[in-house]
Amino acid sequence: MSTTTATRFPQIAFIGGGNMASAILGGLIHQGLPLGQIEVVEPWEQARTALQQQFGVVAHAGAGPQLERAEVVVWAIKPQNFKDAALDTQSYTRNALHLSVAAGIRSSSIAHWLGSERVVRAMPNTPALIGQGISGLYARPSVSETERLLVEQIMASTGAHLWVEAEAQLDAVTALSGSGPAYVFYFLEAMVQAGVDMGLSAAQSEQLAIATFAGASELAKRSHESPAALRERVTSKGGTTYAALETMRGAELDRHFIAALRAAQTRAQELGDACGA
Ligand SMILES: NC(=O)C1=CN([C@@H]2O[C@H](COP(=O)(O)OP(=O)(O)OC[C@H]3O[C@@H](n4cnc5c(N)ncnc54)[C@H](OP(=O)(O)O)[C@@H]3O)[C@@H](O)[C@H]2O)C=CC1
Ligand SMILES: O=C(O)[C@@H]1CCC=N1
Repeated sequence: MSTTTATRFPQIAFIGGGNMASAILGGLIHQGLPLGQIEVVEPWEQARTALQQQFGVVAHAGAGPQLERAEVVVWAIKPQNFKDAALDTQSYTRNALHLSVAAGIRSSSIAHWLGSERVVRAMPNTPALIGQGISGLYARPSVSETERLLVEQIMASTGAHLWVEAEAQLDAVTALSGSGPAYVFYFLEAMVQAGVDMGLSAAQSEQLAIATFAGASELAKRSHESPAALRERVTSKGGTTYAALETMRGAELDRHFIAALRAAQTRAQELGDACGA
């Protein structure tokens, strides 16, 4: 692969054209990736139609020689489908750099199926859809610095990134930030329900809850203080926040929440074992 610059986009193929592929693809097109440099393989007709309507991209139902031009192949399929899709595709993509967003599937499995050591894994999250995501990245040792920069260029359209040195850490990233938006939405749902129970309308409760999450997150981002210190600033001794936090402590909410994230991490490890090579 030739040296990339900030303005040169690679020829890129997506295997799987669902939620995550659309987030990355949409961001790249927005950045200026020409449609002629994109191939998508997506067996589900409804998803192919959606890609055409949303981005003007014509997707193929199956892998074929059209993939041979791809310099980068983005794997955005479910872990359970990865092996079969890789075996269908590997004869067309031997010269490509492979970038997988699949949860759990280890780079050693991907390298084995594809017959290539040039494999990077990314674990994004759904705020990628609005360019506000964060991705954990891991590269196999044979991936060059230039190829790492190329991956950063591709993922930049989805938001921020951080590299991890040990691949096992990606399962923790998956549990924390990959699945994380679902936890935020879960708490939003509960806050809205509480607001309605206390006499606010659903619309009022939603407005208040979303603004509170957004404002508190932005404050934590901009502040030099720890989340614990920021929490203490809200909590007057004997006041309302204290009453709420004591209820949460009594229910050991933090312990349950940590256990929930460990369950997600364990599931990522299981997927790697069950669906890997
Ligand atoms: N959603 C999220 O928040 C995140 C997801 N991920 C990972 O991203 C990956 C994709 O997830 P997501 O985009 O949500 O899933 P989607 O179900 O939205 O998209 C996957 C698409 O791939 C299609 N597909 C199935 N088999 C093949 C094949 N052989 N070749 C090409 N395409 C195929 C599926 O079709 P069909 O439905 O017919 O099977 C589906 O349309 C998963 O591995 C997941 O772990 C990572 C981070 C966050
Ligand atoms: O739930 C999942 O398995 C995927 C991976 C992270 C977010 N969604």
